[in-house]
Amino acid sequence: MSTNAQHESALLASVPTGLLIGGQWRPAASGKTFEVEDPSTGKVLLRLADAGPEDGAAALDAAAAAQDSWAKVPPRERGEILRRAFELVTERAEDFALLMTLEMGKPLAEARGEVTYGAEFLRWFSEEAVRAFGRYSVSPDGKSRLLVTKKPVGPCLLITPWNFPLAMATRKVAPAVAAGCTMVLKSANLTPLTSQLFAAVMMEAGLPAGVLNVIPTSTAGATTGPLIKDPRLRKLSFTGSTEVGRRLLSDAAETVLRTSMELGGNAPFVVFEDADVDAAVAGAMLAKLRNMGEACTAANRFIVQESVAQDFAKKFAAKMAEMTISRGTEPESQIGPLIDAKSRDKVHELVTAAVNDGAVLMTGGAPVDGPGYFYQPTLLLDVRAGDRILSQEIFGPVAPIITFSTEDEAVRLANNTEYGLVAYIFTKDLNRGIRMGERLETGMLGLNAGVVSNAAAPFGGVKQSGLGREGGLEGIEEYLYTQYIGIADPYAGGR
Ligand SMILES: NC(=O)c1ccc[n+]([C@@H]2O[C@H](COP(=O)([O-])OP(=O)(O)OC[C@H]3O[C@@H](n4cnc5c(N)ncnc54)[C@H](O)[C@@H]3O)[C@@H](O)[C@H]2O)c1
Ligand SMILES: O=CCCC(=O)O
Repeated sequence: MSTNAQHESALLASVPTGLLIGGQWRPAASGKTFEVEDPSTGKVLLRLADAGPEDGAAALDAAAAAQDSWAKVPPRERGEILRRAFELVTERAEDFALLMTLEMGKPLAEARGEVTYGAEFLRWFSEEAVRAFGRYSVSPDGKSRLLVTKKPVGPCLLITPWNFPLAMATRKVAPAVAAGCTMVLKSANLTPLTSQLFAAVMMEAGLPAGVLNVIPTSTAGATTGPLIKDPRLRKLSFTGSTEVGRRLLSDAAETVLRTSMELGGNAPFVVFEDADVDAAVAGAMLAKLRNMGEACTAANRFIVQESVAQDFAKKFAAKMAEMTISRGTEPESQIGPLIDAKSRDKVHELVTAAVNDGAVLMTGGAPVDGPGYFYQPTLLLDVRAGDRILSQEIFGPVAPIITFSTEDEAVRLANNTEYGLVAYIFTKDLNRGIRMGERLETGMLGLNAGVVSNAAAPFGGVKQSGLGREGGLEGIEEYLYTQYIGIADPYAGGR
């Protein structure tokens, strides 16, 4: 067996396969398990306990039971647990990276980048734990005092997607821990292994039993539906598709449950004729091909000024064609597989429909033969306005280009979507960049930058891309509520 194969099997053997409930790893009440596949080979990596409604209820019982004592733990202690977790994840960076590559497919180099990014939420919120400040003031009429404090919202249900298995979990768990909330984490059934290892690390870092409960499941709706209706649950934080988010928001309305929603995107990437075209191509490679295009932030529509469209497209296509496609564990890999056959087939269908409608295929355009769900990096020029590929998340390494002539037209095209997560603008004119920021309906904007994600920044969208923010100073607020105490005039008896 090669060293790599030995590392893979030792790592998989170290991943807890049970549900984490009340500090104990245990099998599902039904005894059922489900398979986790390697998308590069289609082979089964591990079988995990498959939580059902009974396990969901037990996880919420444990979270509710731990809430009061956890909220009393001093903020500094909560911060120190997060800091230890940051150090443990960093020490085990290679394990986390390999595990993500195995279960999700991304190249190891990218998985290492995700470990750094994901761990940073632990460090950032270890520092924020001690800064949940309130305020004290004199009322305008001078007759009372206003004491405003921040309190943990209480037990939270955290639901994460498959595409960033570590960062999407740490971006929720870390602020919840910092704020003093207990949690039930439902990881994505396609990539639950990283959350299992992360939960083990959180326990090793000293998180008390019951604070974090983890319930991987193949039956998401049936297992978490009853929790959303349970009055003991005080918060739902969801990252995933707009379609599922909408459904969960409607379920949450029943108990007026507080929600954070990090949903889908349809990011415009706008290149003006005054941009440095080489820098725009480098930005486009990041914005499009990071995570094989399987990112909510992925540039989904390239909106390029007519005079530079040919130059941009040729250079972009040449860079795409140079990408090495292979299993993410291979050192040279730059493009791994898509998550499953259904996703790959959807991507190919969108490409085929655009080409049939007259788009020019500059490079790629087909799945890769052999095992796994690989798809070639693909560039489409002259895509027709109104084409389906421009209105839905592609979630694959495919870049459609449309052109514009004026700034007003670029704004109109960029805003022509129900989504509003992020936009990318390439221009050398700073005033134009600022104007575009003011005119675009997105929660985030990359100005001459192909990636905006940063633990210290508020991540989130507007329109149907979601509600709330993760990371930054705002992230912890999602797990706190404001309480105001009105205090009678302390001089009522006379000064
Ligand atoms: N805005 C962001 O920060 C962000 C980040 C990552 C991914 N995403 C979005 O996530 C999507 C890709 O992820 P996905 O395919 O895992 O999304 P998804 O909506 O299919 O699933 C997300 C999570 O919800 C669970 N789920 C599905 N149906 C459910 C139900 N009825 N009740 C409870 N849970 C349910 C899934 O098991 C998974 O854990 C894309 O749309 C992407 O843009 C958004
Ligand atoms: O998929 C969306 C999340 C990507 C990120 O946080 O950078």
